[in-house]
Amino acid sequence: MSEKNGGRPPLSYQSFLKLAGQPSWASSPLSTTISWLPPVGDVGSCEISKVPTTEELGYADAGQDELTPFKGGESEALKRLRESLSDKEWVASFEKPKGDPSVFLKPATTVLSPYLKFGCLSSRYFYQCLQDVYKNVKRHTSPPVSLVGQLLWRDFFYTVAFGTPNFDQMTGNRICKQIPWNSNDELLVAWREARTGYPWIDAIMVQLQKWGWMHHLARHCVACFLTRGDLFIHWEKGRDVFERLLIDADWAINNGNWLWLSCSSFFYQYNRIYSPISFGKKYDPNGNYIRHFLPILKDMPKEYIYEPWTAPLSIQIKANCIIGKDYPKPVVSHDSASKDCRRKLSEAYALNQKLNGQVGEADLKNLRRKLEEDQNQESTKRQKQKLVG
Ligand SMILES: Cc1cc2nc3c(=O)[nH]c(=O)nc-3n(C[C@H](O)[C@H](O)[C@H](O)COP(=O)(O)OP(=O)(O)OC[C@H]3O[C@@H](n4cnc5c(N)ncnc54)[C@H](O)[C@@H]3O)c2cc1C
Repeated sequence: MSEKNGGRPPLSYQSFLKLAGQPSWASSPLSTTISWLPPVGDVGSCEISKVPTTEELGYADAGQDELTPFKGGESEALKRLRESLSDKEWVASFEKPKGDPSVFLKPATTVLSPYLKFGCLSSRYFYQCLQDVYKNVKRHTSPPVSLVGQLLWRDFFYTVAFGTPNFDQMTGNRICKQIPWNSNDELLVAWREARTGYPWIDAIMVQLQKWGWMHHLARHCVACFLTRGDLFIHWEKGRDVFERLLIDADWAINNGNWLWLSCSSFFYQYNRIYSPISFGKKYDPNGNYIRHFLPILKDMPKEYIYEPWTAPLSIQIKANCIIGKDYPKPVVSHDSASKDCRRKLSEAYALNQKLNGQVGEADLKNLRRKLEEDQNQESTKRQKQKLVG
């Protein structure tokens, strides 16, 4: 594909679609029976070792009370595929990013990603089954929003990742904007361990820890919050957390989506920030998702469930949840943090443009210093205004 594009991978989904065309095998049905198994071949001096246990991989958590509801294996993958595709109307009208990220008992998307990642499900087979459904319905959605469109996003990220040196880092990655992200371990740990004080964000991070899977838009919210929305922490740090905890963790897709969500590549509208309060509320005003994954808030009245720090103390006592003791206060104020992030990104974008993408370590250091000075000046000004007022 890169050859068709002058040696470089296409950087937009639409140009990827144009170059990809239809798969050559699309019209010939794939066999679902295995006719032979490839021989193991010469393994040289390598020993074939045992499959390591989860403890050996460092994942054991004896205290975990809720495990992922998604069972592994090919039979489970095929069962899930059949169930997802049995509702032809649902398949035909599938439209992302529509869909409710807060629905967890029956998720709004297929949850086939872990099976694709581990090779329990063939993406070609999935594609062909979708084409079979489309043939039998009057109308269906199209890429990028359709289900086939989702599979093509996967291939889009594989193609760009393959053709981009240093795709998984900011430095030396020619498609990645150079941004002076902060490094703040305390905030990073609060995010990772679901202690940001924003119930919508924390509930998603608990779902990640317990289930290893969250809806696409939920991933958007927590990735935006960590990077360009609130905490201004490097996307590589968030990528590492996802890499370790997602059951569908996939090198190309994970890095690609973190580049996207942090406005480092592919998507550049950094003024569009997900609110950690109103976004989830739109889908789930009662906060059922929060109540499930953060049971400490289960008795908080719905008026306060997305902003429990605003609840009067009497309500907090009645709900058995004192903010600042049983559940944290917000680690940042969203209004001022998001404003600050926008300002920093605007300056970083201007620098990238001025230097034509050739931003070096020293340039980033200077910009970081300037941003800090501006921030100090701003807070001195605010303090003075307060004193005068
Ligand atoms: C920050 C962030 C990190 C992510 N990391 C991963 C990851 O490590 N592994 C992973 O598989 N997906 C990742 N995604 C993409 C997406 O969220 C998941 O693929 C999707 O939620 C999986 O659920 P599903 O199988 O029900 O998807 P469906 O909507 O049912 O889609 C079917 C399949 O299409 C593919 N797909 C869907 N959305 C995307 C997308 N945006 N990019 C690439 N392929 C897509 C997946 O293989 C998915 O299984 C990430 C998204 C974000 C925002």
